[in-house]
Amino acid sequence: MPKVVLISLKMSLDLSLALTKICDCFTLSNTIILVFLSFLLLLYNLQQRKIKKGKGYKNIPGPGQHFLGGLANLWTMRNPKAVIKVLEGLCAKYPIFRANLISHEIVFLNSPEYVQKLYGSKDPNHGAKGFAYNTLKPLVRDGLLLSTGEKWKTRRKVLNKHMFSFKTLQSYMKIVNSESDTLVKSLGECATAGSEMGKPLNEIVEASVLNIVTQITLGKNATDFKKFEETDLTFAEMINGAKNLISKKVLEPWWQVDQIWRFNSLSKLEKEISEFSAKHVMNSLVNDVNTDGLGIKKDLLAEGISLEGIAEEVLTMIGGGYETTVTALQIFFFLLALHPHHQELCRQEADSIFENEDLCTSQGHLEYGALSKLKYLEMCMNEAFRLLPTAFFSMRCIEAPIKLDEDIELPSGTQVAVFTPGIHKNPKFFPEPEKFKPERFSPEEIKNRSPFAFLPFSTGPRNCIGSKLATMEILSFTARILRNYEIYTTDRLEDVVFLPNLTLTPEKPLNFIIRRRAADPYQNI
Ligand code: HEM
Repeated sequence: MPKVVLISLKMSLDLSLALTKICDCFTLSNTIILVFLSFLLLLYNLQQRKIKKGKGYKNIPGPGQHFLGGLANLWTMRNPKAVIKVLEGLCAKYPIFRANLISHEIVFLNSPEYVQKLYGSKDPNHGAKGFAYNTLKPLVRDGLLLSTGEKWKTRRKVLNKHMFSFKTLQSYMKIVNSESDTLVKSLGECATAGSEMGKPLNEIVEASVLNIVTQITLGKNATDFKKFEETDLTFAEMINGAKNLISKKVLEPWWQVDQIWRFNSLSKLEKEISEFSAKHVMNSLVNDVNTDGLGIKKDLLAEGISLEGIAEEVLTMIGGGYETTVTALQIFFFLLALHPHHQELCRQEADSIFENEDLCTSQGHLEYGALSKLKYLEMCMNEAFRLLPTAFFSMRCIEAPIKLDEDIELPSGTQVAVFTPGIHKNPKFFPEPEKFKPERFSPEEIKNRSPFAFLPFSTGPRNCIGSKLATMEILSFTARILRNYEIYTTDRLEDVVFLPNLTLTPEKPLNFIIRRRAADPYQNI
């Protein structure tokens, strides 16, 4: 029997085993939905036969390349906990594989060389996002994250210039420092002598991260938005509501089929959130008088972008920069709590920065230049991103064929995905991949490794436009917290289940204990 067939059979068997474990989760309504989806898959399979595949495409191994296999994969997704395990298993075996899901076939690239070919490509036909991003559309509309062609190119240039240049980033330090003050104060209220925190850490961090995005885009805090009479939700509740709805569709992908979603009562909430969050942003752009020079309205209007265009970019920055940063902070604190020795080294480094008058003001506020001196903290942050990448999945739908190597060409119309943990846990680039080893990110190690082996913010022309801002937030917040507190956790990494949510999210809030430093001479910082 050909090797590829054997591999496919083996993988279908793996999936069937995963499937057997979860069969007991089925209710009648789920079964009806799945019967309906089987019908859609059947139509899809008939459609697939008509699509001309590129060179070597048929030899790409992977589960579910037939009707029943596609359905089995969907069943596997019924149990989100199994999805990460199944994908990690496939990534451990193959540099490239394909799998059928819902009504699509997805090719997963799992080697830095293949990722470089696609994500490094400057061909605009290789930049469009895959079908999974449609879940984000009600919130972020056609802003930078989802737009393509000339619109994307112009907006990327304008936003880079006005939101993420060296000078603008430097000006954000004031906001980041002020939010760090709030964070340190809130944690102080939680830090009792050794008892567990009353409020999950991510909830404390959320407010600060959301305020930073709304400050830099609209010049005001998220808490300053007045409620509309027609809805009970505050602006922050809308953004969190949108996040939860997107997560639902990601974790239960059958809701991504509009004809099914329409029957879910949450679709009304989605409409309300979509309408009123846009209304809030638009009202703010039209009515708020902003004297601080903050916000992107003036600069973007001068570049010829309409108010509607600015509103979609504000919502895109919130959609792209809020949940990602909150989860990354939570995961980073967790890994520091699990590795007290590394936490202590980061604390000593932070102390040396806070004691340097050139890098820190008398109020304990960091200068922008201080961040590049937090070298060990940055190594630990990168190692946290490697081990548990917040943005664990990215996807393209290519509009022109792409040749990956002499043997494989992907045809136009292929949905291509990268499962980031697969790349990050390749022992060829990261020996003992499950271990937390910040020294992997020393300058020498970075120099000797493919830049396409580490992708927390993706790579190439469509990488994360906000990566420097996110790094600023993470380093500033963490340095301030370590200067004041010690972070502990009662959880163990092996017991925490991470779900393939909108971001890689712990199933339950992580349990942290925050203690003031033993001898704390820095109360005011
Ligand atoms: C730890 C925090 C963050 C992580 C892990 C992260 C990760 C990513 C990744 C992986 C992508 C690429 C998606 C793809 O290839 O399809 C991306 C794109 C993007 N991110 Fe971030 N991001 C973070 C923070 C931010 C922040 C703070 C902002 C803005 C305030 C932001 C705005 C965006 C936008 C607008 C895009 C789309 C860029 C384009 O398509 O040209 N992100 N992000």
